Amino acid sequence: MIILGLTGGIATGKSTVSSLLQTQYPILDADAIVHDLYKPGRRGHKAIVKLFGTEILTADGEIDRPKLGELIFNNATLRKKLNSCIHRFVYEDLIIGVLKYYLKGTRCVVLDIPLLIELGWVSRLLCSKIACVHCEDSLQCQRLMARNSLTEEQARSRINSQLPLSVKMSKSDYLIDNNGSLESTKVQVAQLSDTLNSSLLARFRVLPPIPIALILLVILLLVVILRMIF
Ligand SMILES: CC(C)(COP(=O)(O)OP(=O)(O)OC[C@H]1O[C@@H](n2cnc3c(N)ncnc32)[C@H](O)[C@@H]1O)[C@@H](O)C(=O)NCCC(=O)NCCS
Ligand SMILES: Nc1ncnc2c1ncn2[C@@H]1O[C@H](COP(=O)(O)OP(=O)(O)OP(=O)(O)O)[C@@H](O)[C@H]1O
Repeated sequence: MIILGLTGGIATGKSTVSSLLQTQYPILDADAIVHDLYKPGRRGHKAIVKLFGTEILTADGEIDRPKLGELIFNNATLRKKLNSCIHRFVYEDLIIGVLKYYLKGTRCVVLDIPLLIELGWVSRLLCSKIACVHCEDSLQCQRLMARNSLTEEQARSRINSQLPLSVKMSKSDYLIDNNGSLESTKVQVAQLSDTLNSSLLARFRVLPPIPIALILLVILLLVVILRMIF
């Protein structure tokens, strides 16, 4: 099974690319997992209320994500606290998701994880290949401001809360340039799919059951290691 990690900077176009890849491969989206964990009654919701108090809830009892965003993107200490309590849930759900697809016989799955490179060497344990979606800094800022109705200052503090995009790009196997039109991004995504599909064909020819058993063992070890880290 190929596990493609899809990453990039905030608002560089990961969701745009994952919606194109979705026609061919299942996607596990870390942001969607977080939103799901924040539903009332779920462990993410409980953890956030414990950390930030009931003031972080809307009148309906939902986590107020814009309010939480304002807090954590402007305060590195709070962000660290939030990350250390939510990320382990996210990675547990991601690993369970991958295992489910593996057992179903899926041959390639995409993990859309904004903070993948921030995981350091763990990113290489989790993913066979990493693709980074990038665009120019000024375009990233403009797109973020437009999409989230933010001022330039607010957008900048969100961009600066992540590793520099140049670092994410240098640690990735494939780069998707999203500076141009959607059409030009589509062409690059199609090329990436071709590369993945031919690599899948090659693997299928050489992957007898023993390596498959070894891969399962590595995934199990990964779960244990992640539990020890987070
Ligand atoms: C801050 C929150 C409330 C903002 O929610 P909102 O719905 O407005 O945005 P969304 O969840 O879609 O995230 C948008 C983007 O913000 C960036 N981002 C989110 N959390 C973080 C973080 N802790 N550090 C740096 N960047 C982040 C990512 O690029 C992400 O794609 C939410 O993202 C959150 O709870 N984040 C903490 C968990 C986390 O790290 N998620 C990232 C995936 S693991
Ligand atoms: N090639 C493009 N041309 C014009 N606009 C684009 C292009 N790609 C993405 N956008 C727009 O830029 C914004 C950010 O894109 P997208 O939501 O895909 O980024 P993201 O990396 O998934 O963001 P986040 O990190 O917040 O999850 C969106 O409003 C999207 O419509």
